[in-house]
Amino acid sequence: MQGIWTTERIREAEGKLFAVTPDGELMRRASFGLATHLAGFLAERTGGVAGRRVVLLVGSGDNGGDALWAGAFLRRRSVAVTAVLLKPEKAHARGLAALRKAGGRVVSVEDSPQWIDKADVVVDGIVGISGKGPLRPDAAELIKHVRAPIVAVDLPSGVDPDTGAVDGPYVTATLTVTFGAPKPVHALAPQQCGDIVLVDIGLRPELGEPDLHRLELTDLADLWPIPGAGDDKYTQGVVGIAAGSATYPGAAVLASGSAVHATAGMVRYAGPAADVVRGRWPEIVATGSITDAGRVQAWVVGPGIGTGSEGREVLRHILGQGVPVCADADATTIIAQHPDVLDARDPDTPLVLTPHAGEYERLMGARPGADRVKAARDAAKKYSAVVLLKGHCTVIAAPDGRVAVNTPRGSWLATAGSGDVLTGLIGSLLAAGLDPWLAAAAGAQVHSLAGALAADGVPTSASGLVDAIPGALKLVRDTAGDSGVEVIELPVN
Ligand SMILES: NC(=O)C1=CN([C@@H]2O[C@H](COP(=O)(O)OP(=O)(O)OC[C@H]3O[C@@H](n4cnc5c(N)ncnc54)[C@H](O)[C@@H]3O)[C@@H](O)[C@H]2O)[C@@H](O)CC1
Ligand SMILES: [K+]
Repeated sequence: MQGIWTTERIREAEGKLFAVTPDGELMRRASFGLATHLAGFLAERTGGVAGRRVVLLVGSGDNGGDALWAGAFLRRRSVAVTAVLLKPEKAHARGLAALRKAGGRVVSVEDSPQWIDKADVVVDGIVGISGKGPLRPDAAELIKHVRAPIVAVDLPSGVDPDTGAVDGPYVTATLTVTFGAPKPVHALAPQQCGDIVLVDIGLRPELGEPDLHRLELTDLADLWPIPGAGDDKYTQGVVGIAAGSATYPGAAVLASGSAVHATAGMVRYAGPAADVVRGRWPEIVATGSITDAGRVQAWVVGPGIGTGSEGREVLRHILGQGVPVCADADATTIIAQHPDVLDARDPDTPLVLTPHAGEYERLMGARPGADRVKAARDAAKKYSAVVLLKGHCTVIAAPDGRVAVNTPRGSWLATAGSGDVLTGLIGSLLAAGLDPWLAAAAGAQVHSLAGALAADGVPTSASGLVDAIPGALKLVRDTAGDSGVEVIELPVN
């Protein structure tokens, strides 16, 4: 798992490291790494380094200092470096002196357009982890006219370092070079960060436990249930699906199909779409009524069941079964409108809620707001449930405070029925006995992998997502190196 640390924790760790490192050493490490990546970026983009033109946008803090020092390093490779000082009186003094000594040019904001126009790369050293709020008007005006690709120092300025939220003008980078450890912005604002590289400045030993997590493909490979020699269809976990209606059987077909593809365990369906589900997925044991569904190890409930009294009774029945439940869509709305349905639940039995922003508002009485991590944590606490807050980046919080972030590859999952597929994946993992937080995080990640595979650069549908699940799982297992199949390149956009 990849760890992510808030800026407060980064600062604490930097403080400890400062105390035992020679003055200026951390910035030297950071800026040397930055210069190395800038040279690589120039070479990749323009076919060379010497003679290329780099413009540094320099703010008032150490982020600007990193940019100035990197500029001085690039001068050694004969790059033409021009620094634009947004606050000349506050620019990092030693970095500025180093750049001047190395032959860098320093210009005012007024004189900068002619240099910015001719730049091969623009470096955003406006603000780093102390940044608050959007770009100020002077910086916003400059950024508006940049045509060259932007490399952000530590993070794209104007984007909140801890929430990834934007509230006004911001930088959209092609590459972000960050230092020491990933920060929340890198997981939560992928569109503004572009590609991300991490420069090691020796911070990791001082950091302690991460605040947020991101599952890597190797984690998925480790935790995804794969049948062993002693397994049969029951021991791998039977998942029950209560979804869809006679008039709208789509949700039932999608959630059930997703569960069929997710693990080799058995899938049961209970509800008014039994005939349609059986017709589409003959391997599913389908029945019309929840009361004769048979034994399952976990339930998926909600998509398309309606929010009336019938749906309510189905949800109440399922919550009372003493097995893990993934409650989605209409089930979320029912819980929000009739919280008493939760009385049927043994609080120790895992529950996963998967709201989008509108459902979240129903559950919590307010929109998630800019701090989506906090929003998910608050809901997880209130409902003693794992809460998977949908959005471009999905945030998964457990009641004990653990949070995972799933950073998507493109926006392909914004398609009708996509949520039904996700809930089927999570339900199967719950039935296999996974920790509910891991089940939700792993489900979300395979869901987005399937989205990228299914889309392959063009729009996809929820049915396409279901069909892509085996390919996504194959990719995951190939990463662990145990299936002997060549790893394929994943399309990003
Ligand atoms: N502390 C360390 O050990 C290291 C810090 N490094 C760099 O230092 C950065 C942090 O530097 P600082 O804490 O000096 O602060 P920043 O450079 O992030 O910000 C400087 C100042 O800008 C002002 N500001 C805040 N929001 C603004 C906005 N939207 N527009 C304009 N000005 C704004 C604030 O007064 C803030 O203190 C990191 O992001 C990283 O780039 C690296 O050199 C690695 C080592
Ligand atoms: K920056």
